[in-house]
Amino acid sequence: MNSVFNGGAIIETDGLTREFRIRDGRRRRLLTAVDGLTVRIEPGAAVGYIGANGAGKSTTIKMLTGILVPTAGSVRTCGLRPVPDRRRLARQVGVVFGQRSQLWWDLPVRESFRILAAIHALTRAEEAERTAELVEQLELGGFLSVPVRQLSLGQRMRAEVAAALLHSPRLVILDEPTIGLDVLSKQRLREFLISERQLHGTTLLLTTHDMGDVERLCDRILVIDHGRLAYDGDLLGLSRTVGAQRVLVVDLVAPGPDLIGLDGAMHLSSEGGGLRQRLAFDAEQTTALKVLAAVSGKAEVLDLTVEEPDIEDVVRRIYAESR
Ligand SMILES: Nc1ncnc2c1ncn2[C@@H]1O[C@H](COP(=O)(O)OP(=O)(O)OP(=O)(O)O)[C@@H](O)[C@H]1O
Repeated sequence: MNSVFNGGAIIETDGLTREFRIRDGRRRRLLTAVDGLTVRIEPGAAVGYIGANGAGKSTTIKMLTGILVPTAGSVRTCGLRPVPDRRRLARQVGVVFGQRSQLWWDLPVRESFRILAAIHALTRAEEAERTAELVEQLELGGFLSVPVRQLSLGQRMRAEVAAALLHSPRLVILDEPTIGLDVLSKQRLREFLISERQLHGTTLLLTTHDMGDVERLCDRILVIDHGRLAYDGDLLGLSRTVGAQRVLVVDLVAPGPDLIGLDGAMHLSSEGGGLRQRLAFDAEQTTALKVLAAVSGKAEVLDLTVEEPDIEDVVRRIYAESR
């Protein structure tokens, strides 16, 4: 089903830049949304593209998919030039926007799939085989004949993903795919993406604010800050680079005073009159076990969990360091 793609990088950009002319009060000025981005992504990779609001993620995706023309630099997606080769590129790329639907609102899900199969010129056999595979893996069977507007968010997102992947694209770009989903729907979607990658060698590029998406799906992370690449590496390296804080949450046997002044930990908050307390610590400087030992010296601990660094926190720290 895939069109032949002759090796090489799936995404390759060199000094990719996009400026916008914007109005700043009465004056007009140039805003550089993406600033000299140079990256190479190999087939089969799973890459998280993260950054604060307005960092330049959507603008990059638009240039990768041929929706926006770069103002400088070069870009190749699946070996093609996104703008002039946009139609050929559409056969190789699937895009999922968490906030926007690509399905026909009033039509049953099955009909949307039929239209998309026709657009991508799948044969009857290809269409039937791929639809069956996606229906099974994404558990769509229960609502194939339901109009899209009647679906729950979790059902709709699964249908969106199936629609974007119906033509077995080599590259799937997902923009906030799990936003607003409940835990179970998130898990199902992630499991599907993992298996799709394993089975078909699909390359994934996703933007997300959800640390769980990054942890479970991505083996490489690109951080963009004010249009510039601020980090390129794995999650462990990212946490190390920024020395992100982790949080130990302790449930005490009895309510108690705030646990302040502990070695290597900072009291963040208390609930239930001090029954549950949250303590931040720097994983570079100490360990959860040491913090726990310090807590045990002051109060009896019933239960505990360690919260991983919040992705926003990680990104904020990167920004602080890059200034
Ligand atoms: N068409 C446009 N005209 C003018 N400025 C734009 C345009 N599109 C984007 N921008 C600006 O470019 C910058 C980058 O925006 P972009 O949407 O790429 O960020 P983002 O990282 O995707 O943010 P978010 O997470 O909020 O979607 C922002 O300052 C934005 O206001």
